[in-house]
Amino acid sequence: MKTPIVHVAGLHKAFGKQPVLQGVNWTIEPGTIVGLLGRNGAGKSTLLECLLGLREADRGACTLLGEPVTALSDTVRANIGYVPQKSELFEWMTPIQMLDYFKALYPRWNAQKVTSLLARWGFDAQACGKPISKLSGGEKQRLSIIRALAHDPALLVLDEPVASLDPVGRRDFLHELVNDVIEHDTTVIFSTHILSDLERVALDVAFLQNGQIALQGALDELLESASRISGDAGAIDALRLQREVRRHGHADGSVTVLARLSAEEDAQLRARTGLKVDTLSLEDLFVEVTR
Ligand SMILES: Nc1ncnc2c1ncn2[C@@H]1O[C@H](COP(=O)(O)OP(=O)(O)OP(=O)(O)O)[C@@H](O)[C@H]1O
Repeated sequence: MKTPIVHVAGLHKAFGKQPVLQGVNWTIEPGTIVGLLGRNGAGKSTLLECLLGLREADRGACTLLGEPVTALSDTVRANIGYVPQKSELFEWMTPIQMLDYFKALYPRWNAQKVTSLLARWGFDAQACGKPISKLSGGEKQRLSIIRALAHDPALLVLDEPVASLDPVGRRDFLHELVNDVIEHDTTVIFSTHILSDLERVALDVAFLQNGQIALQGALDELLESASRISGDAGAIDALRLQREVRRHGHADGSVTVLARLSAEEDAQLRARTGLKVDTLSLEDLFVEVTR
């Protein structure tokens, strides 16, 4: 078995009295693209920061490429790329000066890739010569992504990387991401609210809800197996579903359950009277898991 590229066990983090992460367990295998989903304030940024060792957790353990995040070697550090939600670039430098600065820090800097990305992502001579403080939000985000991709990291963590990109920028970025995964076997974790983007690139998804990973798996398998079953409480209880994910009671005594079903189970339930079984889109799934 391959060493997981990310392994998080029992991670807890509170801000004052507000618990945010409440026992996150999460394992990510190399070479996958994982979309991290959750409502605003669910703790996605906090989780990404803790797993990268940028924020101290209260309890729990994280390893990256087999090393504890609290004691990473320089080799592992050089294999990680991160684009935070709000990039802190060196605003007084020009894009070229900033990239040159980082080039000196990374032994595996891919200058050819940087030149090609700058050209393709609209950084002409004029944009390359401006102080970063004068770039637009989307241009800064692109620059931050170029910086994170430049050293061909084995693990790339992106916190809402496309929030300020226009549709063309988003398409170019997603294309680059997929290429990188194919060419360099990069593992990518990215949080986003744009579900259509996720459906285009993510192989796996993980939902963060109530401080834990409430549901994770291969996106196509989840979409194939997740169903919403509604009926009266007695009828739902009698089903004894093996892979129930969420359950909600309603004022009229009826119950809705989100469960993963095999094709056989799905057919059996659909044949019963008094039950309503719905197939879910990714958006429906998001609503049901994070309700
Ligand atoms: N430094 C901090 N001090 C106090 N509370 C914080 C801090 N950082 C985050 N929080 C709180 O922790 C919770 C989780 O925040 P976080 O930014 O991790 O959520 P998120 O899922 O990334 O949200 P979004 O989708 O809106 O970006 C929020 O309620 C937030 O207010």
